[in-house]
Amino acid sequence: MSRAVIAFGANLGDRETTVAEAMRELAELDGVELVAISPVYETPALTDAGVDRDAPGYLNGVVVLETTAHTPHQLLAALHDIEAAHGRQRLKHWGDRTLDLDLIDVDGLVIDDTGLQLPHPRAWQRAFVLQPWLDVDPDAVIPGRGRVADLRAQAHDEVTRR
Ligand SMILES: Nc1ncnc2c1ncn2[C@@H]1O[C@H](COP(=O)(O)OP(=O)(O)OP(=O)(O)O)[C@@H](O)[C@H]1O
Ligand SMILES: Nc1nc2c(c(=O)[nH]1)N=C(CO)CN2
Repeated sequence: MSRAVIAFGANLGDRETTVAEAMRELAELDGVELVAISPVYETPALTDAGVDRDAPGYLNGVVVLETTAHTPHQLLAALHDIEAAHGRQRLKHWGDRTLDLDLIDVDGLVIDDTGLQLPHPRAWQRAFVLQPWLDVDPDAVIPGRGRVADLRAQAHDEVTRR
């Protein structure tokens, strides 16, 4: 069995409904059980040019799941399928999106493939990932980076609990 931390983000469309449906679709995957869903945070869009307060804001959070049926690569493929089912388009780097599901951590594994890097290479500096992760797992650690609690204290992007 593997335990995975997945971050969700949505800033287009009916964000609440999209996130709720995505949680249900994750729970319905074969061999998957949801262990925890974090509180949801409202966050300003971070773009290539920095924080963009004119762009629609994001809902962000994390979900922890256990799977008896997926390798990390299979899990990422399942996340991409769910994103696609919610109309996710990849038009612009760090552009607006209906749904983003990132694989943040799987059992503390370190993987560096072209299609999959674990831990997620930017999670350690994103309060919009670290804060909800901390909420559901105060003892979490990112391999090579340290304790999520310490990383959260150093991350300065804005997160507002809903
Ligand atoms: N741990 C991971 N989680 C999600 N995608 C990953 C991961 N490692 C590598 N990738 C790859 O990154 C590519 C880009 O993913 P995506 O479009 O979701 O990026 P993004 O969400 O816009 O930006 P960021 O990666 O900074 O969160 C995907 O094709 C995916 O294969
Ligand atoms: N606030 C916020 N900004 C982002 C987010 C996100 O989830 N929340 N995701 C991005 C690429 O993954 C780029 N910018």
